Amino acid sequence: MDRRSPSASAAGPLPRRSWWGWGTEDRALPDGECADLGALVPGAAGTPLPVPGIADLDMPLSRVTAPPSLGHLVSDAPEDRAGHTYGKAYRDVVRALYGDLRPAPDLVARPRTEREVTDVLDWASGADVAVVPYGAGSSVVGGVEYRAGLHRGVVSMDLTGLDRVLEVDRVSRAARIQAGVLGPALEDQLRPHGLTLRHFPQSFEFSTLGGWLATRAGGHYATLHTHIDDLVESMRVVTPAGVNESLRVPGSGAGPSPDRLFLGSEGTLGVITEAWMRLQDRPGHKASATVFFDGFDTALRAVRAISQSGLHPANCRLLDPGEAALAQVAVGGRSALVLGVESAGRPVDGRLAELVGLARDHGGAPAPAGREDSDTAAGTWRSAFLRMPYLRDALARMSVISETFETACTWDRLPLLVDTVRRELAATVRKTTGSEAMVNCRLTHVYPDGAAPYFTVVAAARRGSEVAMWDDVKAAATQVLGDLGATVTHHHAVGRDHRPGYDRQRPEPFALALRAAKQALDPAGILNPGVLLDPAPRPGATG
Ligand SMILES: Cc1cc2nc3c(=O)[nH]c(=O)nc-3n(C[C@H](O)[C@H](O)[C@H](O)COP(=O)(O)OP(=O)(O)OC[C@H]3O[C@@H](n4cnc5c(N)ncnc54)[C@H](O)[C@@H]3O)c2cc1C
Repeated sequence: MDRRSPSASAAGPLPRRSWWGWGTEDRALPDGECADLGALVPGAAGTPLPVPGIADLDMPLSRVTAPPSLGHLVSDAPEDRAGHTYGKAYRDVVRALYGDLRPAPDLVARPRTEREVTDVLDWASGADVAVVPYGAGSSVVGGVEYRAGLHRGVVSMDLTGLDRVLEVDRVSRAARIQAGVLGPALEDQLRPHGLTLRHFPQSFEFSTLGGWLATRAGGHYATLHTHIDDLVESMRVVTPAGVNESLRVPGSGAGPSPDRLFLGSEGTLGVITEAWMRLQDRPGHKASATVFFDGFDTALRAVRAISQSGLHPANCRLLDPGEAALAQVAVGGRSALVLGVESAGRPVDGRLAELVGLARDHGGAPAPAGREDSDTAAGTWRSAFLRMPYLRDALARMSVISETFETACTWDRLPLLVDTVRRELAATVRKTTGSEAMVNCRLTHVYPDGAAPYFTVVAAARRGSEVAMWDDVKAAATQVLGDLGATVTHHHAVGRDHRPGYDRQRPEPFALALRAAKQALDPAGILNPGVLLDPAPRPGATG
C-alpha cells in the first residue's frame, strides 16, 4: 500500500497516511498534547486511548480472492484493509481506536486505468461481490463503509491511481482530469498552465476530484460557485451497464442533465473516472478583512445584506463567539465575519471596502484589513481551520465527542433553526452524557435566499460509550433539522449515516426514479449498497 502523503516533497522521507485518523501520522498530536487538550474539557478522560497496532485489530479474515487476471490490482494486506474500512467521521476514528475493524473490506483494488475499473466491476457483478468506490476516504457520513451484510465479499476500489490531468484546453479554460487525483496534486498539475480549479474543501489535501463529484462537495467559495457542481463541464462514468460520457458543452437545455444524475450519486450508480472541469486563471488580486459583531443575530442580518448585494465575496464565513474564540479570531463574546475577495485581473480593494461598509452599516466593527496570509484574523482562522481535524482526533483519544454537522435553510427560518439546534443539542448531550456541551455555529456558505450553518459539538463522553452517545446526539440533530424543514446535509453528502433524514426529505416519485436508475445501471446491485437506497435483492443471491 502506498501510504505516502501526496503533498510531501520528493526530497525527504514521505510522511505516512494515518490508517485510523486524519491526514499523516507525523501531524497527529502526541500523547502529552492530547492530554493537555483533554484537560480543557470538563469531564474528559485523564489519559489518551492508545492507538492500536495493526496486528491487534478485530478484523475478520478476507473471504474472497480475485481471479488471477486481477491479481496485480488487489491486496488483502491487513494494513490496506484497515485503512479502507472507514471514512473520517468522529465515530469512524473512535471505532478504529478501539480496534473494531469488523466491517473491513475483503480486498482493496487499485485500478490504474479505466479498463481495470471495468474489469473489476465485471468480475464483481458476476461474483456477488460489493464494490465500494473509494477516493481518499474522507467521507464523514459512512459513505465508504460497507454495512449491508448481503454480499459474498466486499472490495474497496481505491481510485487514487487515476491521478493525472490528461488534457488542458487553454482556449476554453477547461481540463480533462482523472477522478482519483488528490487536491494538491491536481493544483500542482494545473499550476504550470497558470490555471486553477479553486475548489478547496477543508479536506482538500486528503480528498479526490471523484469524491468531490460523487458527494457534491462544497469548496471554499462562500458565494456563487459553492459546490463542485458549478465547475463541471462533463463527466465520464463507468457503470456495470456501460460507460456514460456526457457532451462537453458550456451549457445545454437538452432534457434532464446526465451529469446531474451522477453528481451526488455517491458511488451507487457508477465509478467516475474522468471529468472535464471549468478552470480559472490564478487570482492575482486578493484581499481579506474581519468584522466583529456584538450579537449573532445582528451579524446574521449583515451577512444576509451581503449575500443579497451582488458583491459575491469569495469568503464570507460568519463565526459565532464560540467558534471565533476557538479559532483565536475574536474574544470577549463577539462574533467574527471573515470576508475575502479575489480576482485574476482586477484590483479587489474597492469591492472589499464596499463589503466592509455594508457590514458596518449593519452594526459591525471592522478590524484593519490586511493581505491574505499576513498575520490577520483571516490568516489565523485559516490555520486553525486546517489544524482542526488533528485536534478532533486528539479529543477523540481523550473520549471527548468532537464532531460537526451542517445544513441549509432559507433566511426567514435561520435564526430559529440556529437557536433550536443549540438548545435541543445541549439538552440531549446533558441527558446522554451527563456533561455540558459546547455547541458552536458558523455559516460556511451563503446565498441570496439563505445560508448553510455548520455546527460543532464538543462534550465529554463516557469512555467505551462514545459512539453510542454521539449517535444519540446526531439522531436528535437530524430530527430537529427535519422538523424545521432544513436539509439533512448541505455538502457532507448522505452516505449511510444520513439515510433517515434523506429518506424523509426525498420526494417519493424521485425515490422511485432513483431506484429505477440503480436497477438499470447496476442490475447486480454491487455498487456501494446501502448508500442513498436500501440494497435490493441480487439476482442469483441465496438467502
Ligand atoms: C476534516 C474533514 C473536512 C471536510 N471538509 C469538507 C468540506 O469543506 N467540504 C465538503 O464538501 N466536504 C468536506 N468533508 C467531507 C469529504 O471530504 C467530502 O465528502 C469529499 O468530497 C470526499 O472525497 P473523497 O475523495 O475522500 O471521497 P471518499 O470519502 O473516498 O468517498 C465519498 C463518497 O464518494 C464515492 N466516491 C468516491 N470516489 C468516487 C468515484 N471516483 N466515483 C464514484 N464514486 C466515488 C464513495 O463511494 C463515497 O460514497 C470533510 C471531511 C473531513 C474528514
